[in-house]
Amino acid sequence: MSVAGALTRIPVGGERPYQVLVGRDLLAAVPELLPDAGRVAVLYAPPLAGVAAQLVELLAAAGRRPLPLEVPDAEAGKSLAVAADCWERLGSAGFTRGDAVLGLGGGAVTDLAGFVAACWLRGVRWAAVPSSVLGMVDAAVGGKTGINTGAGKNLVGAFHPPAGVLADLSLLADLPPVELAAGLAEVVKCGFIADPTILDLIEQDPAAATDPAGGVLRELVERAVRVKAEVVSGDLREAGRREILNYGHTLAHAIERVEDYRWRHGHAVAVGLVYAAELARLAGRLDPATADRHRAILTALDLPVTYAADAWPRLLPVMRVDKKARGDTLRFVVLDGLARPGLLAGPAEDLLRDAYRAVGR
Ligand SMILES: NC(=O)c1ccc[n+]([C@@H]2O[C@H](COP(=O)([O-])OP(=O)(O)OC[C@H]3O[C@@H](n4cnc5c(N)ncnc54)[C@H](O)[C@@H]3O)[C@@H](O)[C@H]2O)c1
Ligand SMILES: O=C(O)C(=O)C[C@@H](O)[C@H](O)[C@H](O)COP(=O)(O)O
Ligand SMILES: [Zn+2]
Repeated sequence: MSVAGALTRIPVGGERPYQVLVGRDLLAAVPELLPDAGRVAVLYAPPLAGVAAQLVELLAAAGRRPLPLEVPDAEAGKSLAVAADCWERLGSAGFTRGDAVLGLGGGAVTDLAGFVAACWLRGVRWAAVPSSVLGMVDAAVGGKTGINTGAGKNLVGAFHPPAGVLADLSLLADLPPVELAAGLAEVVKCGFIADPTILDLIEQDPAAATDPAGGVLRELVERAVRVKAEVVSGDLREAGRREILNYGHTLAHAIERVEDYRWRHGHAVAVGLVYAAELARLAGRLDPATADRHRAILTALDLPVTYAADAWPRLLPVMRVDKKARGDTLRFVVLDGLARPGLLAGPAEDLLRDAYRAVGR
């Protein structure tokens, strides 16, 4: 592969194995993500228009036939109307099963791109060039694709793994700091469920953790990708162990829905992590020091750890449509200790509300 500088390849296993490439100045390798594709639809949102233009040029120079498709930014793009518009545009361009989709952007665009690819002709190849920390460590990896609906976050989607993921850390130079920190909420999640070295690295130097040019952030990105890759390699369809990646997400997705998807996912996850830790502590499963460590580390990254105290009656019904629920039984990922994730099924409503007091402001 013709790329400059150190390149890390992280394998993701399963029926259709692929690699996550992590490094700097990697864009020249993009055509190799989709070998033999004829047309390539490049989905991107306006903030990435300049990078999209570069990719279109690179793809054309490599003999592909790129079709740039601009979509609305952030969660506004993760809608059925936007997906339907993409399908119409693929149809007008005559996209066949020999063609492919490329998602360039944050997690919202890569979720949409994967979903568009999963449904077009019942599934065509796609690849991802994530441009946010969150996209690199989480959204672009693992094959969960989807959109939001009025009923809830990501309730419509498909498991459709990418053919490859290219995480070019150079793109993070333009990522607003607030977005960079939001992505670290998912990195912290990986630290608590599987790789405590992540937590040590952030605690030692939170400023280094948020420096897009630094080596600490690169190590955090690679460690989090390895956690995700290991989990999804063995359980693509979330039949069991993959649920641990949903740590903090039961409350997080409810907050996002109640906010009409105007809250950042990473911010909602930060609050959700503190909530899940408190739930485990109150249930007698997690020691107070590890529970408190959640709030401390997220606060050190300037992430929110509270949400409106009076929102509880609106949040609980939304939590009931969480994908981990079974019938009337809510199921939460909790910790039984550091890097010891487990499940809490059917907690009493009093316990759920009492835990919310820890985040209610
Ligand atoms: N599929 C999964 O497994 C998975 C995992 C985690 C999160 N997600 C989803 O990912 C989404 C959140 O992703 P996100 O945090 O990246 O948010 P996002 O995609 O909304 O991006 C945040 C903002 O940063 C901008 N941006 C991204 N990269 C940039 C860059 N390099 N330079 C300048 N601006 C840039 C975007 O255009 C957007 O305005 C949510 O929809 C969430 O549900 C999916
Ligand atoms: O990959 C997974 O599995 C995750 O749960 C990762 C989460 O960070 C991510 O937000 C995911 O989109 C949530 O999945 P959902 O099935 O609860 O929508
Ligand atoms: Zn998430």
